[in-house]
Amino acid sequence: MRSAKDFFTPLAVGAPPPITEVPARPSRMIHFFDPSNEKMAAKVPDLVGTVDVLLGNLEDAVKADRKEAARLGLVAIAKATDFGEHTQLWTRVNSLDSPWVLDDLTTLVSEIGDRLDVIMVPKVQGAEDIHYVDRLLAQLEARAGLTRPILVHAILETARGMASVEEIAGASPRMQGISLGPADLAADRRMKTTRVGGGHPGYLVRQDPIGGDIHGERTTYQQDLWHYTIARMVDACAMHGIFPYYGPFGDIKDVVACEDQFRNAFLLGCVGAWSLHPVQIDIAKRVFSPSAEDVAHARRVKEAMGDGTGAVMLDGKMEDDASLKQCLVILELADRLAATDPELAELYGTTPETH
Ligand SMILES: CC(C)(COP(=O)(O)OP(=O)(O)OC[C@H]1O[C@@H](n2cnc3c(N)ncnc32)[C@H](O)[C@@H]1OP(=O)(O)O)[C@@H](O)C(=O)NCCC(=O)NCCSC(=O)C[C@H](O)C(=O)O
Ligand SMILES: [Mg+2]
Repeated sequence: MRSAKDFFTPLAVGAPPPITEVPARPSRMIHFFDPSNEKMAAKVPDLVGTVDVLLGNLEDAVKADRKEAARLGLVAIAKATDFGEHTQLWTRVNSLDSPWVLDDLTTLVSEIGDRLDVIMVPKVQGAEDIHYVDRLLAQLEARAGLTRPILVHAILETARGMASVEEIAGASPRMQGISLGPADLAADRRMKTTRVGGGHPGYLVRQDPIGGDIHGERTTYQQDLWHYTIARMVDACAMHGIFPYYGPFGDIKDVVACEDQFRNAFLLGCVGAWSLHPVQIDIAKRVFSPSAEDVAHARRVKEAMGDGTGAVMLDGKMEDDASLKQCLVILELADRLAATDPELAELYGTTPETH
């Protein structure tokens, strides 16, 4: 671990200075596309402005014999596309033990480093993986003459990564956030599921027997397989001032359960999720933007709390310093989203004086 006084020193001569605060740009949906898939790649220009993040995926879901095509496809797309002010360009490179990652990093930083906002690193095991990427990126940025650092996002998809999540979150000033990778994590943990995210009907609690009759009718309640993992990831991210995300929901057709999974993550503190298919974009936008009712309520609490101390009654409920702080989280998010999304600004009735 670097000493605190060295933490914000560039890791290579000529590399851009590290940032001291991660920019809180909207990233409600990280939309995955395969740059080697011509049909998907052709849709990128139309997606600009409709998604917060476009991510050119080079790792899993790209066939081994298409890895190079995906890398070069992403370079071509990044050079040819104007991403505007409100859509970020991210990539997910191959895992650090793969034969492709070195070429992924060297090619992307050299060719399109000035356009890439964030590099997602899969299967991160511990802080040492982030330290490796951190130094390599600094060297490549210096060589490419980049003036701003590319940020790093880790995917939590191994048991060891999970056990080290706090160290990973604080491993570098480049750390932008962490996503849950439920499919790889389930496999690594030897969970007995076969899905990409979401729940499982077998993971449940059952009502106690009524009148001692264990064979009688008893209600069951499906439980959230990911509660512990997401909650711990959220704590690690909050502790280090970076952003937590739910990852993929593989049942593309089940838009209802997708929305539930995304909302659970939103309520627990996540700022976004991955969209794997166009149908998931609006779900993420809806879920990860606070509702007009929540914003209106938060404003009322703020108003009622005056200088922010003490306790008041509002609609029969006690509000105090701590409930106000929660309301301020909602208002800050609403302000940030309204600043880039005129529809939300109208929905929230946002004006410069509103907050
Ligand atoms: C899931 C898919 C394979 C489905 O593709 P497809 O069968 O083509 O779906 P549709 O016929 O419904 O598609 C309709 C049109 O939309 C286009 N399309 C589909 N997906 C995308 C997209 N992501 N971006 C842009 N456009 C898209 C299709 O081309 C169709 O176009 P047209 O014919 O002109 O109408 C596919 O959606 C897909 O491959 N999605 C991405 C999958 C992915 O990235 N997976 C990796 C992330 S999840 C993961 O890695 C697990 C994680 O790491 C963990 O461990 O948990
Ligand atoms: Mg994975």
